[in-house]
Amino acid sequence: MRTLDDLDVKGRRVLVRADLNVPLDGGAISDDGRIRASVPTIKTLVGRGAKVVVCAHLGRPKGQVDPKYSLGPVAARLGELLGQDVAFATDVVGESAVSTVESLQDGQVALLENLRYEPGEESKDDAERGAFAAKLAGLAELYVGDGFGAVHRKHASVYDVPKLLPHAAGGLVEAEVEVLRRLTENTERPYVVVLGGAKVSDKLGVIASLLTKVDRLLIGGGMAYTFLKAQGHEVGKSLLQEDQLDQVRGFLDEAGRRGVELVLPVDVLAAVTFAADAEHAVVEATAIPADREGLDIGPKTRELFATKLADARTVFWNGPMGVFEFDAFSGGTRAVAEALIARTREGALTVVGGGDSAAAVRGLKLPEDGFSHISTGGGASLEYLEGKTLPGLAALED
Ligand SMILES: Nc1ncnc2c1ncn2[C@@H]1O[C@H](COP(=O)(O)OP(=O)(O)O)[C@@H](O)[C@H]1O
Ligand SMILES: O=C(OP(=O)(O)O)[C@H](O)COP(=O)(O)O
Repeated sequence: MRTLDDLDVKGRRVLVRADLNVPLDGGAISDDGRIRASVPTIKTLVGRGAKVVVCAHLGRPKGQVDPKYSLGPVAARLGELLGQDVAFATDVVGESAVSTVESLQDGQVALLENLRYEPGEESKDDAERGAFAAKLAGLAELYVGDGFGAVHRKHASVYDVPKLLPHAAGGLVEAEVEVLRRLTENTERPYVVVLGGAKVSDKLGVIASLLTKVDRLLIGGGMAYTFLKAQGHEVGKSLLQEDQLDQVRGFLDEAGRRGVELVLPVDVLAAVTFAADAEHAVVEATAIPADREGLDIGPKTRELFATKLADARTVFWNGPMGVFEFDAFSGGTRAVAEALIARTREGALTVVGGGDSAAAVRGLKLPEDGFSHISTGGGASLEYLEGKTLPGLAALED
């Protein structure tokens, strides 16, 4: 991959695809880790006299303008972190974007509105995506791919624009790929992957391939309930991917055949509703009451997972073990994080990936240097570990 050093950026408009998909709490940014991670590349370009046009997505507004997902607050925070104004375009490729970009002087920075307000960004139709990509590319002369958390998405800003402009990988993408490569080459064993979170349908797909690579797979968070249901247990109102039960039964069989330990929760915190102050109780994972939902792994599971991590030499963790944003349901995530921190101290390679997983580590005030690496990408890291060709990396290599 070409890097920033291969581009002559002085005086030129450079479109930087960043991942600024930060968690919001009532409209306020609750963790700015991804914005911070994007700063070094932008600063480098500013220092070299480029006109920097940053583009990014926030949430999943599905091709519709939805003020809840405006990047406005992110522009303000990016400006604070850069120590300079960030001009904010109130559309993606419309009049505001064009005039904002045209008025940039060398060393100035602009941020475009949420890419996912435009249906072309995520379209499966090559022509529709291509047409949007052409408009986006028209705003700049060069392209830098630095949104590691989105490189697994075949989206216009990630995959199509670099085909239209001279391009390079930014420093964040370079650094992330370097660490993940260490996880795939000469992996020290036992190799344990811990999966949780809420993007269940997205991430179930990686399991088939992980089963060929890992010694143990620990499943918690919202991911666990589809497995428990596939084993025939009642999961009440817990997060469930009904249409993937057969696939999950296949994983359970495959793990057995391969001798991979697939470890599921044995107890959970079952709440009457999805709320910070919800009444809840510890119940066996095989007996979740029909009117309750599992919002965290229980105390016996925390111990079990710690035991299964105790001899690991390589660990990758994506996805919180529970709804860590609510104090009452953050204990499982804390326990797994602490088990990884203990392994790091013993010299194991420990990587945490994902916007929310990284935010959880910081939000729970756990030491960031307790892990070998905290990646900005969850789904992206997992697909990299699968050995898949990631669209956003392939496009940068071409
Ligand atoms: N049991 C659960 N039920 C509902 N949501 C959950 C559960 N466990 C974890 N979550 C949610 O998962 C979200 C993070 O999932 P995900 O986006 O897949 O992780 P990451 O961003 O780290 O890749 C968090 O907002 C958390 O509240
Ligand atoms: O948050 C992200 O991924 P992650 O939750 O897997 O870390 C990225 O910004 C990608 O977002 P998407 O999963 O809506 O495409």
